[in-house]
Amino acid sequence: MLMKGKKGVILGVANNKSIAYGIAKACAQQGAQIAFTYLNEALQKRVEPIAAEFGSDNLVYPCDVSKPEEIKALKESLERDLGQIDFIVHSIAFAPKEGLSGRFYDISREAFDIAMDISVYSLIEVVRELKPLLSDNSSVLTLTYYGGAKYIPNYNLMGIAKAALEMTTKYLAEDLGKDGIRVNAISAGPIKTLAAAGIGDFRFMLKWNEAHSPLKKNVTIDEVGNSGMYLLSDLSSAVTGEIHYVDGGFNIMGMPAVEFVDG
Ligand SMILES: NC(=O)c1ccc[n+]([C@@H]2O[C@H](COP(=O)([O-])OP(=O)(O)OC[C@H]3O[C@@H](n4cnc5c(N)ncnc54)[C@H](O)[C@@H]3O)[C@@H](O)[C@H]2O)c1
Ligand SMILES: Cc1c(CN(C)C(=O)CCc2cnc3c(c2)CCC(=O)N3)oc2ccccc12
Repeated sequence: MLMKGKKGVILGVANNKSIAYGIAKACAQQGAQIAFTYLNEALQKRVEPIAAEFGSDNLVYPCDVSKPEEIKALKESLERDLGQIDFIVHSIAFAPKEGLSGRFYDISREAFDIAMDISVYSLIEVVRELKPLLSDNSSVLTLTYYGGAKYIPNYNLMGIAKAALEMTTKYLAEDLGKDGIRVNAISAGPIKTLAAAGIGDFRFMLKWNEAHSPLKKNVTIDEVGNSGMYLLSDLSSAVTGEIHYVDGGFNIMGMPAVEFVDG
């Protein structure tokens, strides 16, 4: 039971297809007690039954990270209901639609500010506000994507945000290491979740990743969940500031091996 006696909060469950749901399942299976947050009332109806599935009926809280007062209220609620916590999962991202298609250089200042606020600054603010509750052996995990390291068609503004999120992971790791708080990111391969819905050519993305990854497969939320649980557990006690790829090895590829037909 790698997470026995550990308590934490997971931000970013929308439904049972969410990557955060995969992480919750893996952590609960290893004995963790988990609190959940939801963005709005529409999602509350999806998250409450999921929390109940993990015996966390009374550990469900609203938290729209664009509202500082909701992050402060979350800290108060967690302090009241859990006291100390050992992990935080930040599985949140958003960019206005215009940021995920069309010409990159057409991105507006408004879209840029929203994407950076929700997808990057929210990690800093959540960790800072919840820090008083974090034990001196705790772990923070966020989710990133390869489009933050290399160009991926149409990922555009979210690529800029993920590049910033990955450096934020490292600067937070340095700043919080002295307090016994580890900060890491999982860079997951493409997965068909709500956040992937409405993305043009996503089916093509999945096919391309499956064909050109060493493992010749797409990844699942359970596989990301297992690796996330490792980073939240004591097994990764010397790991911090790390971007851990869970993508079938796609990120190591320069050029796919092709059999040249002679002549
Ligand atoms: N699906 C993929 O292909 C993929 C791959 C790599 C990384 N990721 C990352 O994984 C994380 C989770 O995404 P997902 O794919 O599980 O999709 P998802 O839609 O299930 O999760 C995204 C979550 O972000 C939440 N959110 C958005 N704006 C918010 C706000 N203002 N306040 C609070 N919560 C807010 C949504 O409510 C939702 O729960 C994201 O950071 C995403 O960038 C996704
Ligand atoms: C992979 C992949 C994803 C999934 N992924 C890694 C993501 O990070 C998606 C995050 C996301 C952020 N903001 C929004 C949306 C999704 C869709 C709805 C919306 O209005 N805004 O998105 C892509 C967009 C283009 C190309 C590839 C991808």
